[in-house]
Amino acid sequence: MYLSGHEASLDLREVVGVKAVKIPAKSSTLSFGKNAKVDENVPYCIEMQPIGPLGFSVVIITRPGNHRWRCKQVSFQCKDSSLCHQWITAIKEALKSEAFCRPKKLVVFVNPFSGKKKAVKLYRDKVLPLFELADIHVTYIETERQNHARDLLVQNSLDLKRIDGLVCVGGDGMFSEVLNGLLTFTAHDLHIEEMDRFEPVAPDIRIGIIPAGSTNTIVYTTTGTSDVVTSTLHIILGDQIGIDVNSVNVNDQFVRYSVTLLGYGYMGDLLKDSDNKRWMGPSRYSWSGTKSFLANNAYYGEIKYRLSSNSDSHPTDAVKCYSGCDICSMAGQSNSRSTSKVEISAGRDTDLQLDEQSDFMKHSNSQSSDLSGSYSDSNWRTVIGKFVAVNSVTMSCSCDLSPPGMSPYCHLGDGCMDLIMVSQCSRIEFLKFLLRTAKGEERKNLDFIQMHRVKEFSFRPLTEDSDLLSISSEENIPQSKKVKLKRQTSRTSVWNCDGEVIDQPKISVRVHCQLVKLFARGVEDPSLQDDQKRNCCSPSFDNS
Ligand SMILES: Nc1ncnc2c1ncn2[C@@H]1O[C@H](COP(=O)(O)OP(=O)(O)OP(=O)(O)O)[C@@H](O)[C@H]1O
Repeated sequence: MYLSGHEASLDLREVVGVKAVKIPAKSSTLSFGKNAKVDENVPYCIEMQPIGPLGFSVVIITRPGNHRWRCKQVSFQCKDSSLCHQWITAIKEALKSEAFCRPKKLVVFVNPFSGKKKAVKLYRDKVLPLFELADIHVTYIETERQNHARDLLVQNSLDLKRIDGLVCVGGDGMFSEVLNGLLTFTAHDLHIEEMDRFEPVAPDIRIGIIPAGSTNTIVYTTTGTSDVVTSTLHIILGDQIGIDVNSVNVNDQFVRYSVTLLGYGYMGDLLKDSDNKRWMGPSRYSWSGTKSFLANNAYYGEIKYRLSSNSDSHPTDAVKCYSGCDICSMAGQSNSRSTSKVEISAGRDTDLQLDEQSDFMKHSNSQSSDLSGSYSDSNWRTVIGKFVAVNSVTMSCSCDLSPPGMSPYCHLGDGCMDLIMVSQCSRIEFLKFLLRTAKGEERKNLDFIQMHRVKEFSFRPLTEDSDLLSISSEENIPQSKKVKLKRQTSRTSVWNCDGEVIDQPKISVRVHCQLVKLFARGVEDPSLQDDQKRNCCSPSFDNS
C-alpha cells in the first residue's frame, strides 16, 4: 500500500477483507470521491481519493518480523452510506476475481487431540473470525478418531468437486492423514490402482495447515514460522505452492504417501519408543531421542539410489528454497510439460560421486557399483554398510526446535529428496552430527556421513545368508564369525514415515514432483523488502 498526496492505493493481493465501520471523528483516515476508480490495467489495485465521514476498513497484511504476518486495518471515510457500500461491494467483488485464486469454500478438519489439545479453541478464537472476514464458507469437522478425516475423503463424503480446499488444524500427523486421503480419493476417482510404481495424479484442490500439533514441520517449512494467524492469512490470500510427495512401497506393495521424513535407525527407533509414551505429551520425543542416542544402534543394509540428473543441485549447495524459488519453478514447468518423461542421465556427476564416496566407504565398509536390470540407469548407485541412521527428506524439515531443518537446502518442489546416510560411528561422532544438523552447520566434512540429492531409493536389510559375503571381505567366513555376523544382521530397525511407524524395513521410495498444492507462499527471503516479497511469490501475478 502507498499513500501519496491525496491518493491512496491498496494492493489487493494482500487484502484480507473489508468491513463497514464507524470512523471516530479524529481518526487519520482516507476517504474517496467521484474520481476514485478501478484501474483496468492493474486489476489488483484500486485508487482512492480522500473526502468525507462514514466509513469502512480494509484489513491488510503486515510483516512484524520472523516471517510472521499480522492484520492491520486501514480505514476510509465516505460522504454517504451508499457510496460506502458501493466500495465495500466493489472491493469484495475484486477479491473474488479468479486471478487471486482465493478459496471461497473450505472443509476444515480439526483434531481436538493435537499437541496441547488446544486446536478447537485456536480455530474458534483466531482462525474462524479471519475466515468470516474473508467471506470464506467453511464446513467444520471435528475428528472423532484416527483416520476419520481420511475415511471421509476416500469415501467421497464431502463432495470435493464443490470446494476449493481442505484445511487441517493439527500437527504433521493430521496433515499426513488428509494428504493420503485426498491422493487416494483422486486415484480412485480416476480408477487408478495404487500399486508398486504407479503414477499418482495431482488433486484439483489445495490443502492448508493451521499449526496446532506437537510437530508442525510442514507449516514451518512452507511459511517460515509455526504461527496460527500467519498460516490462516496464507490460506485466505490463496497463496499456493507445489510440494513434492513420495510414494512409499513396502515389499513391493504401495503403502502410503509421505512429504517430510523417512528415517531408519535412529529416527525409527526414536518414534517406535515414543509411540509407547504418548502419555508424556510432546516431551516424549526428547525422552525417546536421548534413549535412542545412548543405545547407538547400527543396522546392516543395502541402499540403492538414483541421483538427480541435475548435478549442480546437491544437499550442500547452499541454495535456499525461498518463495518463488527458480529451481522449483523450473522443475514445476518441466513436470507439467511431461510428467511421464523418463529422466535423462546427465552422466557428468558419476566420477565425482564415486570420489566423494571413498571416505565414507572406508568408514562404513561399504561398496558402490552401477547396477543392471531395473536399476540400469547410469545414475543408480548402491551402498552396503552398517548405518546408525538412513534419512530421506523431501523438504528441509525446519521446525521450532531446528529452524535450519534436517537438510537446510532441500527444495519443496524440485522433484528430489535429500538422502542422508550416517554410517556406524561413535556416540561422540553421532552427537556432532546431531548438533550440526540442529544448528544448520556444515556436515560434509564428517567422513561417516554421505548426502545425495536423489529421485528414488530403496533399502533392504541384510538378513539373508547370502548377504554375509557382501558384508565381510573374506570369501570363506569362519563359522564363529558367521554366527556373530548373523546375530548382528538379524537385528533390524523400523521406518519413521512422516511420524508413522512402518515395521517392515524393506522399502522403496519414489518422489513425485509437486504432486500436491498447499495454501502457502513459501518462506519469504528475509533480505527482500516487503514489496519485493509480494512480487516474487504468486504465479497468478507474474508481471512478465
Ligand atoms: N479425534 C481423534 N482422536 C485420536 N486421534 C486422532 C483424532 N483425530 C486425528 N487423530 C490422529 O492423531 C494423530 C496425531 O495428530 P496430530 O499430528 O494432529 O497431532 P500431534 O500432537 O502433532 O501428534 P504427532 O506429533 O504425534 O503427529 C494423527 O495421526 C491423526 O490421524
